[in-house]
Amino acid sequence: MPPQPPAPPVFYSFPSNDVLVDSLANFVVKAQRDAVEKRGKFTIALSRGTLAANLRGLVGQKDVQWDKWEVFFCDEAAVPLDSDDSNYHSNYLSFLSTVPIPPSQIHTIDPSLLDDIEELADQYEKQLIQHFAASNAARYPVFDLMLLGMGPDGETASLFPGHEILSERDALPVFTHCYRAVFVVSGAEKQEMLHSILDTPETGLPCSRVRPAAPGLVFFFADAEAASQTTYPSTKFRWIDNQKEAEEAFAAAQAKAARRAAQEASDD
Ligand SMILES: O=C1O[C@H](COP(=O)(O)O)[C@@H](O)[C@H](O)[C@H]1O
Repeated sequence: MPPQPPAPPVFYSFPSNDVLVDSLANFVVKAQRDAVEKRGKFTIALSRGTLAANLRGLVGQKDVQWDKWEVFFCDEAAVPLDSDDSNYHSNYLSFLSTVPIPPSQIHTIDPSLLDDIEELADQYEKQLIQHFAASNAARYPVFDLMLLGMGPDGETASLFPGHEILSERDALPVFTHCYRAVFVVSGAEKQEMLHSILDTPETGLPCSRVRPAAPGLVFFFADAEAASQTTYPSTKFRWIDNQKEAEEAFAAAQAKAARRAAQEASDD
């Protein structure tokens, strides 16, 4: 059978950042439940930036099985773990320090290897292999959930537009081999970029290139300010479990947007 094309992105637009935060918490809990039922643990990768603050809705949630979480980082700087540039550190301050994930299940770089970057990267790769080789036969780690941000130039996880790393064999595929990738985008300063990423994906900016292969799915969670210039049809927030549901949600959202446009044209 020929490989299935990736599912269309599912775009959720929320009236406020608080509603986004609650919905994101609800989504993460469902992704965790699905992963634990199917694979016995929940592998999640976190990005730097505003993402961690948007995870605050998870604090105190009763259905979270923190002892099943295995936390990795989508990208990391080769800096001490208490540096302002550390992805781990920014997530620790705003999120990880507030929840009871066993420290041995939070997978950081080894700061004792900072003077040997190759060794540091090899050691992190070994941690990934240890966790994923047994459960996935795939060549790449297959995360249950990758939480991503959107940088000002359309970059994500330090994958910058035009950078040679994007054409390297192993960079993007980790992002296109996960079960679920979720972009979390908030604030007016993201308006234009979100519009480009979703409405003109053919431009090929890094965020537009995160299209997980089947059965993977990609979601965009945006607040009203970030979503205000985007015309890509938004779906009312609900759990979407598979590719077929993502396609149906997109088709329904597209049909609704077309009906609204026709109505507006006839009102004029
Ligand atoms: O450039 C980047 O920015 C994004 C978004 O950061 P935010 O603070 O505006 O949320 C970040 O997720 C990504 O790791 C980084 O490469």
